[in-house]
Amino acid sequence: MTFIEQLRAAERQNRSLLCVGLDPEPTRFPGRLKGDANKIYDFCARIVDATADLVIAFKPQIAYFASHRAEGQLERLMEHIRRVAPQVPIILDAKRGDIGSTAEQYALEAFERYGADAVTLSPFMGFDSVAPYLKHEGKGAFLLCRTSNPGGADLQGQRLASVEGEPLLYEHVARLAQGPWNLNGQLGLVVGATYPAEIERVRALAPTVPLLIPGVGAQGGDAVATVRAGWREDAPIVVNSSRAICYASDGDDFAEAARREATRTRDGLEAAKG
Ligand SMILES: O=c1ccn([C@@H]2O[C@H](COP(=O)(O)O)[C@@H](O)[C@H]2O)c(=O)[nH]1
Repeated sequence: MTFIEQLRAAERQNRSLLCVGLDPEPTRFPGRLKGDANKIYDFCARIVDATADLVIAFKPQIAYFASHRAEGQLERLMEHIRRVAPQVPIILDAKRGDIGSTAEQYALEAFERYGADAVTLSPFMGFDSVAPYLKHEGKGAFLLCRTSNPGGADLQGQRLASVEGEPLLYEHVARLAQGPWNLNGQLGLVVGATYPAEIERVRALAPTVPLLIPGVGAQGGDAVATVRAGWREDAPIVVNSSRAICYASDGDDFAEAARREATRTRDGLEAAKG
């Protein structure tokens, strides 16, 4: 099954557009786990077990593992997700972007070492920095397009006078991902829930690619506006929430609280489909 087919199947099976982001920060761990970087796997596995039937995808953010020398725990976590939720695709949020020879290594890291189904990439270095990921048949790659952070517009909102129609940079990325760069239908785009008007614009320019949409929950993005702007029957959207779910409680009931928050968010997204 390709990544896109996996997304469609998980959306159908779990009736969900929600992606639970796994951003383990030991200082925020609840109860007895607090402050212990050796418990990253245990913490994340509990969140996964509590939410696996509620999600379209999981998204571990690699920095939260690497900064604690916890890559081994990430490997175990990926295996755990495969075991308990084989129907749920995993997006490794790594935001890589480098020359082709190095990109080949990053692609091996994401798809072979960690066994991810998709990865996030910066398109800033151009097509030859993206192409090595596309050689991995059936895998997905989400290009940063209009990110959720306030500074995203510093570059992404610049007008490209040298390109026909003088699009903004993020609009140009959307067109490339829908068209000439999307050789085998593996590309998607990252667009922040904090900017629903831009989600709508990206959807108009890239009507069929999947959108990864972070920014609901802790960043305050509007879930209803997000779905209305981006969701189409035939083009999956993957709406990510990390901290609001992982840290829904700072007590030993954190997994139950994560499930409650994930259910509430999932149901809100479903209702917004109209
Ligand atoms: O534009 C972007 C791209 C990626 N992210 C990542 O998503 C999560 C968001 O976490 P929350 O706790 O739900 O705010 C995090 O891993 C970011 O690195 C993003 O926020 N915006």
